[in-house]
Amino acid sequence: MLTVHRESRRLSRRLSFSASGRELAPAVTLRRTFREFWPDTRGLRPLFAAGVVFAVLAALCEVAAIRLFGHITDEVLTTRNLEAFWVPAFSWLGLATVAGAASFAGAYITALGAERFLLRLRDRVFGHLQTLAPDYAEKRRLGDLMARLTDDVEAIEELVGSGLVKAITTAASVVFFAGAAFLVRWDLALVTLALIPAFLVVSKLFAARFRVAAARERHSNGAMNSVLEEGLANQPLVQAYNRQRDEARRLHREGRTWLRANLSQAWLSGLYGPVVQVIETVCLIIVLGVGAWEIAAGRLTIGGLLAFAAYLALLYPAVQGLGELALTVSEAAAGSDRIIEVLRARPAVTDAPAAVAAGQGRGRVEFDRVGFAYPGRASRPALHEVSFVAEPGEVLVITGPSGAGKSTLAKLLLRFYDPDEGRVLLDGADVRGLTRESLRENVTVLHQETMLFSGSVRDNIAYGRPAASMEEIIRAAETAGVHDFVQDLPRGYDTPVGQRGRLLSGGQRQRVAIARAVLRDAPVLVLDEPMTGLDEETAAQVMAPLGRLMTGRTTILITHDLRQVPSGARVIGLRPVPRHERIRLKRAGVPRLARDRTGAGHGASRTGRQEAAHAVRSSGPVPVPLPREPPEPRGPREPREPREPREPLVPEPGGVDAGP
Ligand SMILES: Nc1ncnc2c1ncn2[C@@H]1O[C@H](COP(=O)(O)OP(=O)(O)OP(=O)(O)O)[C@@H](O)[C@H]1O
Repeated sequence: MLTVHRESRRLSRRLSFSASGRELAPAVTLRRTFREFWPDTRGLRPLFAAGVVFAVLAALCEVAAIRLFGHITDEVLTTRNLEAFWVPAFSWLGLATVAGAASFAGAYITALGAERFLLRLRDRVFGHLQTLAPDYAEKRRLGDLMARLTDDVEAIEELVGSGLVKAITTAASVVFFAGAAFLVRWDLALVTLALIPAFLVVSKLFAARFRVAAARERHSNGAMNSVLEEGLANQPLVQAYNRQRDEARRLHREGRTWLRANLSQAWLSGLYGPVVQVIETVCLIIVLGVGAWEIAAGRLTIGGLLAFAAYLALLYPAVQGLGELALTVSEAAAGSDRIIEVLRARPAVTDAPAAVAAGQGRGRVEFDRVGFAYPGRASRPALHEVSFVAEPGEVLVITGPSGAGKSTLAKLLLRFYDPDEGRVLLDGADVRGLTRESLRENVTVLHQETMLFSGSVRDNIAYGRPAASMEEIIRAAETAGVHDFVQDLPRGYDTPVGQRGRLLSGGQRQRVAIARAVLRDAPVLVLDEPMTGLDEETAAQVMAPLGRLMTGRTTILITHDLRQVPSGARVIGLRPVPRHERIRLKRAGVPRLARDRTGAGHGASRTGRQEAAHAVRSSGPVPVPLPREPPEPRGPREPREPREPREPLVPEPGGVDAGP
């Protein structure tokens, strides 16, 4: 036994840490599973208790019915006395009716509690996932996360909800049927019950192996879902690159792993039945042999023997049911490992206990000597000593090469993460002192990749303000240039946009996102590469609505492309810290800088000591000239001549290189 357990633990560990099984969580005990999920049954426990009561009532009725059967055998069949038949016969019928009704009520009420528990559990896990920084889901395979939210959550329900009801009622049935058998002949019952431990030993042996097989099945199910999800979501890419066969092969590979895991489960559960049946048959043969002996000796009636055998016939499946429950528990525990792993993940940031609501701000954004490294990447900070100010209504352009940390600025402003050094301020208040909800009410981000849901155009525009009226939605759509093309859609604003808005063109998707931002009406706007993936002509169509959106808002425009810089905007450059420079600055004890670059302009970029000295001078809040007027909306642009490829972050004359 001990060896089996050790082996099972070893295998689980191996699965947990194998390269391909990264998402497989370490095993947790049953107790831990209950400690984690039992509180979620609050309010549903009366339903589970009622389920137990009805199931127990049904079992008691069966015990009584068998007793009547023995009575009929001895008093009616053996004595051929028909008079004595009717009363026990009708009583039997009455008992069968009550047992049927109780069994139905028990099953339905248990299902009622179980389904509600499932709903609650899924809501809890999904709700928790929503509190984690978006990177948590991005780093994982979506299909695997979805498998956790469906199959694994169901497995937990089968353990903590309906599984518990089943365990209690099966245990009660074992007690009743064994008790009734004892009442008929305690000595005979003792002989047969002595074989019950054999059932338990067999199920324990099987459960240990079943648990490993179940963990493997859970994991491969997640991997298979991931391939399906990725293959379907990226179908245009798959077909355009002629990778259909490769994707099918990938699915087949994962499917084969899943098949092997399922087959080993089927092998175990298929073998379990016959092994138990052999033990059961041994018991029955012993009972019949001893019973025949006792009848011949006149110490037992035929009715007594038949009733005894009938109790055993019900007792063994109940004992077997307990054993099977151990298999279900093993499977459920594998699922609960994976859910607990999700629930254990802590959000990168939470609201401070004394956090206050931000209110509708003016939109002054300040980064004050901000330093930040992503979790687990302390040696490669994404930002270091970055300082700049965006005044209310100003358009601040942040440019720089890929990987310089531009998008990271938006994540810090939204408080997906907190900086390791320095502060991010909104209207003078450190964002760590504001509630995240109120902070995010003040900031609208237009992401690099336009994010739409599969609802209608109207649903997508109103996403940030679900209570908005149709007039407000249309006004926002007009500002964003959506209204014109919506007229041509088959169902106007009610036209479904398809999965992730795929039924719209790239430019249309971007304009719907702009309308959503207009309707939200936040004082701070972050545009993260808003023209990515749009051709020159489409970009020009989006430019005018974007200009209208920016009007009167503090706008932080993140872009590689300085052609997109609106007139009157201030530009700062950001570049990643080269390794040698990081070491040099560290040795010199000189803080890394984000240098501000205004239209009034400094010269070209500096190097060496000059730059370090400048870094010291420019750390802290940077004086920024305020534009008197909000930036002019930009209309469609003239097509330009193709440009020479730019060096990353070449300072424009009169601009400022805000480098590390
Ligand atoms: N979730 C993450 N976990 C770990 N590192 C990350 C994460 N997101 C970004 N990084 C790293 O942080 C650095 C800055 O990334 P960021 O996305 O901010 O750059 P960027 O300037 O916006 O680049 P691009 O212009 O290509 O979008 C990069 O080195 C990147 O690899």
